[in-house]
Amino acid sequence: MTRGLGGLFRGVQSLTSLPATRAGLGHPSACVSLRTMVALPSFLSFEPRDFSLPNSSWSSEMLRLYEQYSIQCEVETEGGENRGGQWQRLPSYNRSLKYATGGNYLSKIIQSKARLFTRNIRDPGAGFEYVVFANKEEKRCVCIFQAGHRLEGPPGHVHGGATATMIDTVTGSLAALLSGPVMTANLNINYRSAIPLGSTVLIETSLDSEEGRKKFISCKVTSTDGSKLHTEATALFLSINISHLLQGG
Ligand SMILES: CCCCCCCC/C=C\CCCCCCCC(=O)SCCNC(=O)CCNC(=O)[C@H](O)C(C)(C)COP(=O)(O)OP(=O)(O)OC[C@H]1O[C@@H](n2cnc3c(N)ncnc32)[C@H](O)[C@@H]1OP(=O)(O)O
Repeated sequence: MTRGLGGLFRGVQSLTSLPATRAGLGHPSACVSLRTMVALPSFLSFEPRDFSLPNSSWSSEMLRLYEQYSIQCEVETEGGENRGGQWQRLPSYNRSLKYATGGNYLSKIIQSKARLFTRNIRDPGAGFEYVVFANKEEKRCVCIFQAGHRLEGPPGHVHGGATATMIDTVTGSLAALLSGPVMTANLNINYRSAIPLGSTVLIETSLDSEEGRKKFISCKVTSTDGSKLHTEATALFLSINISHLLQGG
């Protein structure tokens, strides 16, 4: 069992720390071909869909920012080494554990119908469109988020729970990237100005401090030019042994 859980842990970690590959980051022409690729029906594709890659629903602002961070990303060379910038794009799948390797416990999870909450709306652009870039050295992440029409709360604006979900996701991704499996223990949110539905915003998050198993992380949601503050948050994550989850949390 220990070996199985160890394999699962490594698999989960590899998902959170995959480097940006030579999938053409930083090359507009490659973005176009990727868009074509993700439009293929899933039964024709043997590759898991990486939801963090551009699709036809992305606004020009979303694509511009994606490009801006992509060119600062490390790339994998022919020899398999990572070279280049300090940033990495975090790939994102709708089943967190499906593509990890592991033992019996993992296969039970694979057989379930579980899907990652933020990636279970198939219609491009309808729900959570986002990509997270991480800077491990500076212990921070930036997420470019475009909120779709199925996330409405107040008329024409994003539901506060959807914003909380994204804050949890981005702060949680940073915590997991820095220390492996984590659970949110506390999330404290101040909503300052409503986010218009369909708009693109930046979710910036950074590590404030750490104490043993605890990671204190702060987060800010702003307009893409930084002039409007939409939301501020702080979060506490606790490192867990993955068996914590398998035993029912
Ligand atoms: C899991 C793997 C993830 C890896 C990444 C996968 C692939 C990535 C793919 C996609 C990325 C998307 C990322 C999404 C992220 C989403 C995350 C969530 O939404 S998680 C769901 C909501 N959270 C819960 O349901 C927690 C429920 N609570 C618990 O399970 C426990 O309470 C837990 C684990 C948080 C703590 O339990 P204890 O037994 O391990 O630890 P104790 O002894 O209670 O506390 C340890 C210390 O922490 C303090 N502490 C605990 N809770 C606190 C709190 N709420 N506020 C302040 N301090 C707290 C305590 O006072 C104690 O401090 P002293 O050591 O004495 O100094």
